[in-house]
Amino acid sequence: MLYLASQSPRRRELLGRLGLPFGIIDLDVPEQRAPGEPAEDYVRRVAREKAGAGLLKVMANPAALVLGSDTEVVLDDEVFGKPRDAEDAAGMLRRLSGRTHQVISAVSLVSPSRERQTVSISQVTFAALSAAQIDAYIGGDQWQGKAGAYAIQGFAETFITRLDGSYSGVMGLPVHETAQLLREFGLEPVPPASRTPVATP
Ligand SMILES: Cc1cn([C@H]2C[C@H](O)[C@@H](COP(=O)(O)OP(=O)(O)OP(=O)(O)O)O2)c(=O)[nH]c1=O
Repeated sequence: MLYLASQSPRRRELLGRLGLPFGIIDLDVPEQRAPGEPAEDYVRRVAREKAGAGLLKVMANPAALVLGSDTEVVLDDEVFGKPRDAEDAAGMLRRLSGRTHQVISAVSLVSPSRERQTVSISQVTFAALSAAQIDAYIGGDQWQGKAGAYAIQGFAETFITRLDGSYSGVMGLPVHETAQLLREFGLEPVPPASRTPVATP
């Protein structure tokens, strides 16, 4: 049985695209970068910790397979997680304006006997943003709960001049890499035509 250890509705939607049934485990793993910890190591560690914490909750099932993931925005080796408030968010967007940053998404899959991980690193270039554009974006709510204070899947796509990498990875779960990881555990994604239709009353 596959479980997604995540509160993120984006991850739920992205994993759903693979056509495999899965359960949800709610958890809250602290995200704190250790001093001097390289950005990629940090993202990998948090993804592993989320999957591991999830597995602890469903350990009673020996067939449990738990997926945990973490996404961070990285600019000049600084990690931009989810903004604390609107001011923090505006500061992040000012820093990202006119520059290319990385979005690192790590995915961990753990069973009681195995653990594997994959990582997707995308390069995202932002156009120069005016103060008015930043203010207007922060006036809405699409930045909330998003690493780097933007969501590519919303209005912020208008800020992006170039993406080199995985769109779904930027959104929180790299779908291609996740499919490959699941195959390593014997789970084959199900194409739409082969899915069992859900009975409607
Ligand atoms: C950059 C970017 C991030 N995000 C989101 C993906 C992640 O949900 C979030 C980064 O925070 P995460 O800590 O990776 O995830 P989360 O706290 O939302 O969910 P959980 O730990 O329970 O799995 O930012 C977007 O939705 N769009 C984007 O363009």
